[in-house]
Amino acid sequence: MLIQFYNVSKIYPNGVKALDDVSLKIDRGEFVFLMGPSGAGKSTLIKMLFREEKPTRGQIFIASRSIVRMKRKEIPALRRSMGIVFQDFKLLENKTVYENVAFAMEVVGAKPNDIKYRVPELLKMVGLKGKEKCFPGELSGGEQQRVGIARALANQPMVLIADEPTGNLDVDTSCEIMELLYDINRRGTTVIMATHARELVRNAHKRVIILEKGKVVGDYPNGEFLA
Ligand SMILES: Nc1ncnc2c1ncn2[C@@H]1O[C@H](COP(=O)(O)OP(=O)(O)OP(=O)(O)O)[C@@H](O)[C@H]1O
Repeated sequence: MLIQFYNVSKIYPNGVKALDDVSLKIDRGEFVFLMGPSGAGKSTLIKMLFREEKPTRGQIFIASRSIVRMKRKEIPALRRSMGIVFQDFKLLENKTVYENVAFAMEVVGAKPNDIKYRVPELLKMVGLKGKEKCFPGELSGGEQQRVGIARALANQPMVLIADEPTGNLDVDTSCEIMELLYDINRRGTTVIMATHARELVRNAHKRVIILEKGKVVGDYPNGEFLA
């Protein structure tokens, strides 16, 4: 089991209970949608995964290691094992496509030769061959998100976490990005994606976990949700 939540609650310092007794398990290789109304706790759950927030109560294990008890100096390694894709891409505007992806490897101390080999391979996989020298401002939204995905995969994470990755994209472009995420999942990476896009989820036939007011109110296996 890759990810295990046991009775996880999160109360923010202002008293808001963002997660309320959440228990769930996600296996290696799964593709999981996280759905629920605004404020349901999706982003909070995601932040727990890479220890940006700590639970108030409960336990979280990732690859059998407690991330609640994890020491501060172990957090960078945890974060390196996860790739994160954002709704607003969060690319470095003054760096080219190539440099954006290479930078993710440089900051974790990858060898120059590994970077030279891996970056073109990643850009090819996400369909950006030929765009290496472009700056983010010269790309469409969909292309920018492809750079974001390539960057997230740069250090070969166990899990790819995507918080509303299609939130800024039109329907056709969203579908293309979904195909890319399915492809990445087929190659073995676990994918967790928070979304409001019911149409995408309906067509996906993947597991769907529904949060409402901080609680898991539904957990549907492949394709059952909205079927
Ligand atoms: N840092 C914080 N401090 C205090 N309250 C917070 C904090 N972050 C989130 N909250 C509150 O916790 C609840 C859950 O928020 P969260 O962002 O996890 O929801 P969400 O499901 O991701 O919503 P959305 O779909 O709008 O992104 C909300 O009531 C929110 O206002």
